[in-house]
Amino acid sequence: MTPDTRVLGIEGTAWAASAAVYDRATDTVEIETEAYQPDSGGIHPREAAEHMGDNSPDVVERALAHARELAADDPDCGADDPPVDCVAFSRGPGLGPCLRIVATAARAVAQRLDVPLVGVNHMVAHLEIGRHRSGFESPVCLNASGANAHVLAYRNGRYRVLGETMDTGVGNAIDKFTRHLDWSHPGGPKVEEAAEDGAYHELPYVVKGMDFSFSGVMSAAKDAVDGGPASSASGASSDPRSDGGVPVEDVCHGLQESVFAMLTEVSERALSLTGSDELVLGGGVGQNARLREMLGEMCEQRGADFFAPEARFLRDNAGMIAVLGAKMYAAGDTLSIAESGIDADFRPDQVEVSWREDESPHYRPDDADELQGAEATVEIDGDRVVKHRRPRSYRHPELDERLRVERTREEARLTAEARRHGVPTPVVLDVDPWETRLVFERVGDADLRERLTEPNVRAVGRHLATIHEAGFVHGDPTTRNVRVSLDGTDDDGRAYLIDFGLGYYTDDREDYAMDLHVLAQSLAGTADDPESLLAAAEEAYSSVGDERVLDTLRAVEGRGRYQ
Ligand SMILES: C[C@@H](O)[C@H](NC(=O)OP(=O)(O)OC[C@H]1O[C@@H](n2cnc3c(N)ncnc32)[C@H](O)[C@@H]1O)C(=O)O
Ligand SMILES: Nc1ncnc2c1ncn2[C@@H]1O[C@H](COP(=O)(O)OP(=O)(O)OP(=O)(O)O)[C@@H](O)[C@H]1O
Ligand SMILES: [Fe+2]
Repeated sequence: MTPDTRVLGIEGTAWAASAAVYDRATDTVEIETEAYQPDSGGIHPREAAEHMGDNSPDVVERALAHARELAADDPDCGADDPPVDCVAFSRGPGLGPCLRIVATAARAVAQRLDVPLVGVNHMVAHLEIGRHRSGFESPVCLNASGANAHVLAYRNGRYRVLGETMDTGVGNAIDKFTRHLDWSHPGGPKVEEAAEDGAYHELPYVVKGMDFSFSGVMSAAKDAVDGGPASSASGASSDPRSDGGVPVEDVCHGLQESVFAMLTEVSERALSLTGSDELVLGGGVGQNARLREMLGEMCEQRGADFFAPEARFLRDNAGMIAVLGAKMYAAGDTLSIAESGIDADFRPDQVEVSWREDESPHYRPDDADELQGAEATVEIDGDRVVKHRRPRSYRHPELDERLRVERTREEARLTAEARRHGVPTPVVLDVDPWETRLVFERVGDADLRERLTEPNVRAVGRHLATIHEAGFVHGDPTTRNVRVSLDGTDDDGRAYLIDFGLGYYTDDREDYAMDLHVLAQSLAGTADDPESLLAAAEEAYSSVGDERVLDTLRAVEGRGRYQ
């Protein structure tokens, strides 16, 4: 890239008709945005598209005016040269009618200026802007936006989705709740404000490995304000009003505590799995101060660095499109007009990352005597390990205590239960749920992520099938939660399953499929050839268990690919 590269970015996936100019020489970004505000309800795709049509030309001209000013001061830019070197636009994901209008505008400007087009994935732009502004090398990225919620990490040329929502995006979930209250769109900032005056009200908390879902929390929140069934069943800590409903500020407070603690927990799991000590936040919900506070506190506790860009780069904006566009342009990653179609379902892990060196991951070597997992400290004491779930101060103390006690109890119970069914697990030597402390036999020589062989992965497939046949799930079968031997001669692949804290009894095939989905995501995050390893695990699974679970897995994965 020549140092004086200037890029015009254009964004319009949902609500922000936005254009920006990025000036690489000074590393500055000028953003021009016109926001669409629905009169009632949520975003109407047709109205949003009209908004793009009405406002895109104007924001583009305003951004180009900035570009011309910069060009005028640039001695390398002649009077007849275009004021920008390329035009970058959001190709997706987003609302189809909006994307089409914005792509048409981008093509027209690129042709008029006679410069190349760059097609940017909006979700990758949300995370790259944080990486760019922080200067972090290889962070874990949490995207908390309206239509999405992902935890991602870069590996082998792609951003891998380590965890994501199993239903709606986080902002949309909050906005749906506020529509129920008849509050105007967007609801996120209003919930944040109301929560400040509220007391904690307990709501469901749903984390499966590094995936999570919001539907249960949201329906319980609606029931709570309405005085419906969940408000009394959940052990509500605030007094229901005389009309039966929990005060709305309390529900907002509880909602933020549950939802943001879920996002913080999965971010911590991703840090633990990848061995990274850097986290960046992206997306409109990142404007929420409580979410940033929890993430910052979690990172501080585990000695990681946290970065959130300023608000103008968190919410949808063309600045992030221009900045990533500049990196793609420098890598020669441009599009012809014929190739420049939009993709409303464009996933971040579909993007072939052209602009990053292929850094290999470097796991922080685990300290021999004390290991820091995602939620516990594990001390090695000869042939025993002592696992202690430390309080996580970012979580509300009531929620924190409940989770730690429940998980400790379940871990002891299911570790022993799996063993009874012939699955290698450590012997449980002692358990103290109230102290959230467990003592296990020490097993294996290394975590599976350090020895990702087919026999080992096949063993995991068989063991998961065995526990599913026995009626329970592991809940978090990642490559860090399997211990293997290092002698490598064992064709059977003796693999011990550990860390059953997220396990539970269930006869729902979908829960079994989720175990395999968590395994698949963690393979994607830690293996060089995740596909062949996963195929081996699935084959071994079907040799022991119910093949229909694999069909359900395809359905679950399809559902993860929401817009
Ligand atoms: C595909 C694309 O169009 C989409 N964009 C998007 O959702 O806009 P974004 O600007 O990233 O996020 C908007 C969401 O961010 C929420 N939000 C804004 N301020 C908030 C706050 N202070 N607290 C919580 N949520 C907030 C809004 O309620 C809304 O749901 C996406 O990135 O998923
Ligand atoms: N019984 C055991 N024998 C040998 N090593 C163990 C044992 N239990 C735990 N470890 C080691 O400690 C690490 C963390 O343990 P564990 O997964 O139980 O804790 P955690 O905090 O829940 O971690 P995470 O959520 O990251 O999986 C494991 O990855 C493993 O290396
Ligand atoms: Fe967005």
